Amino acid sequence: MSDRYSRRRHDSDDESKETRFSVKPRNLRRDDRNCDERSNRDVERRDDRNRQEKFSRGYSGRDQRSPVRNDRHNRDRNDRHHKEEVHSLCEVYKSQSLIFQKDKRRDDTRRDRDRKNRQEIRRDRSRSRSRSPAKHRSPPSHRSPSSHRSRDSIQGSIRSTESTSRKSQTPNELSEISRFADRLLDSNQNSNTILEIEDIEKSPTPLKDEDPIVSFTFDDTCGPARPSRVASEPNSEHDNVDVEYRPATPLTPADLRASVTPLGSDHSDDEAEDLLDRYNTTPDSETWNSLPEDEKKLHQEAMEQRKKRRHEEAVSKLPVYYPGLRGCQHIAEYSILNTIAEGTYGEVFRGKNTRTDEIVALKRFKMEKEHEGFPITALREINMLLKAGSHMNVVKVREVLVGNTKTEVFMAMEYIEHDVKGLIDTMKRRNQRFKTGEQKSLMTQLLSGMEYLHSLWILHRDLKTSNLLISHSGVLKIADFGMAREFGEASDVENRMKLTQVVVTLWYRSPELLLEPKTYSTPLDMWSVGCIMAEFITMNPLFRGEDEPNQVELIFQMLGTPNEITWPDINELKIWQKVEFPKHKAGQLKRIFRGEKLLNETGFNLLNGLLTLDPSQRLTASEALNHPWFEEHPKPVSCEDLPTFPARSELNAPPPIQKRKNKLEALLADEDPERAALLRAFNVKAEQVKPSDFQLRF
Ligand SMILES: Nc1ncnc2c1ncn2[C@@H]1O[C@H](COP(=O)(O)OP(=O)(O)OP(=O)(O)O)[C@@H](O)[C@H]1O
Repeated sequence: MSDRYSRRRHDSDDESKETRFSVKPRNLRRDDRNCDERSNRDVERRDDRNRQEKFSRGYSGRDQRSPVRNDRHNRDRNDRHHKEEVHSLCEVYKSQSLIFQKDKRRDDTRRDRDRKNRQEIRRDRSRSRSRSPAKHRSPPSHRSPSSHRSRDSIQGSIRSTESTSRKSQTPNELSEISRFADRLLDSNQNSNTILEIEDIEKSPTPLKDEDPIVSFTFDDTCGPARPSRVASEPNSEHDNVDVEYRPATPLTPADLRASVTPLGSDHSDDEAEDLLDRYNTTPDSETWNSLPEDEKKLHQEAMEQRKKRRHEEAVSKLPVYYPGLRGCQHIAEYSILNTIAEGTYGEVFRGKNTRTDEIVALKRFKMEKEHEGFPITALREINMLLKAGSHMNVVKVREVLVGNTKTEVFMAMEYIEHDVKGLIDTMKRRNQRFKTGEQKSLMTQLLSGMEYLHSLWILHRDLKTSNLLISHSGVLKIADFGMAREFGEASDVENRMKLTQVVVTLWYRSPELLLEPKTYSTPLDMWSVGCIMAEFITMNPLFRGEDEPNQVELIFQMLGTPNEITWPDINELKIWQKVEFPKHKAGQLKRIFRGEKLLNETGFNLLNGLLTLDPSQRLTASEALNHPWFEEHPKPVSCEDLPTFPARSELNAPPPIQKRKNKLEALLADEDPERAALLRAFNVKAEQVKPSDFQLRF
């Protein structure tokens, strides 16, 4: 991707250089200049004359005009200016066209066009021999307003000038002129293109070169931003951004007012229009020298603004940048500080970015058993986190890293000091519990993360306290998206049926999942949220089943065995059809939470709503988030007021990779050197060495 991108930039730069520099005398070699000098002189004189005329008309004409503005007059005048600019630029361009002889990049299309142009020019030449050149170049003021977009008239004008003053030119040069005219007359181009060239060509003061945009980092402002204009006009011509299309951006009256105001004057709309006319054109050096300092300053500001806007526009047209496509860095960019945990799908380490010193969590995906390429769980996890990581309550992924072998793939995430399970364990050891305000704070954070995920059509499918992280500053983050999946529309039954049944850690698994449904959706996550809420309150998991039947049994004991009245769709569940479950009465949950005064009535109502057996009646994340319990006293505490403890994950031992490597040496350090050498020679593993003595296990 980066290669392709840089290649595109390169091409684009070349093109823009061609457009910009093709009119620059300094780009010509000395020889070229000498040979071209004489033939250019006439054209330059004419060009100067044109410019002088243009500027004197621009200023004196405006002064004499009636203060009542006439729109048509303005339009005509703008058209005339535009035509004059096109005309004068064509002439300047023509005088310098030899530069294109050096251009070696001629593709087939260009060659074709050249051939056609040559034929056309030959025809024109034969026609023009019988005519006077002056007749062909009618004064700009005599042309109709629409003619400035007429390819024929301008090409004709170029060709006729060509035929008289540049008889020695080759067909190649002429075709370049035609091409330039094409470019000027391109529907994507407008008079602003000329302004752009003028800014660069004629600027009497040096304008700083624009930095070429070659690459981006994750945090670049120009990175992910897609231009709002493009977003709002999906079918606009800007969707297919042409590398040659780099329009200059004209200033608006508002811009000009903004640029003028610092000099201490307020301007009406009309005055701003006048200023717009005046400052949208860069004066030539003669006019420049005669300008007062204030005027010069305004011109410079106007030029800078045009340049800035062109740059912004060019940047905004760049493709959207996704860091995941940039290519992965090597894990050596991070030093591994210690192990945090080892889970089902990978080990998690605490690491430090060696360049930025940022502390991150590095999850190493387990790949050993993968014979079919990169594990789908890892792909899903990266994908989901890239999608949802912008929410405050979802862990952010930083980047994906590779190690030395194909099986070493890491994901760098923001490092969060605790997981909720660890925090609960620590509090239990200290005989502490979450206060009601703290429970509410944790629940609001969990629910707003879940509401966000479900709004993105993401099912987490493995919510549990060890997958909820909590920072020192009390921000809860949902982590471990290894089981997460996007789900389709409710009507997309076909797709929903493909969802795997064995998801969610047993203790947090919903009754519909345990009874093998045909389809499932967001309520399965909300059941887990209910289990987690109960755990925040009791500091213990609610249903600790040993296996699936036992888990179902525990749930029914607590909430009562469902029937067709309490759960109308229950007959559709495979296990329910096959198994006759013992009938338990509902009420156990209430007895525990209300009887022991762990929750008030409103709080219990929320818990009961989340732990509803029938998934279709279970509370959604949004409904739970709007539950009155959160409005009651005590209100949820702020994140900073949640309890903090030293992070266990920072105190752990060094990572097993380093430990394993040094373990043998540590054991051999106390050994007789001869024996140690023998053990090393046999390449024994640390586990095979007995500390006091040693023996090889065969
Ligand atoms: N961003 C992080 N910052 C700090 N610790 C983290 C981070 N991500 C994960 N951990 C720790 O690593 C543990 C395991 O991570 P994770 O759950 O992502 O791995 P897993 O292999 O999918 O585990 P599981 O067996 O729970 O599914 C978490 O319980 C948590 O303690």
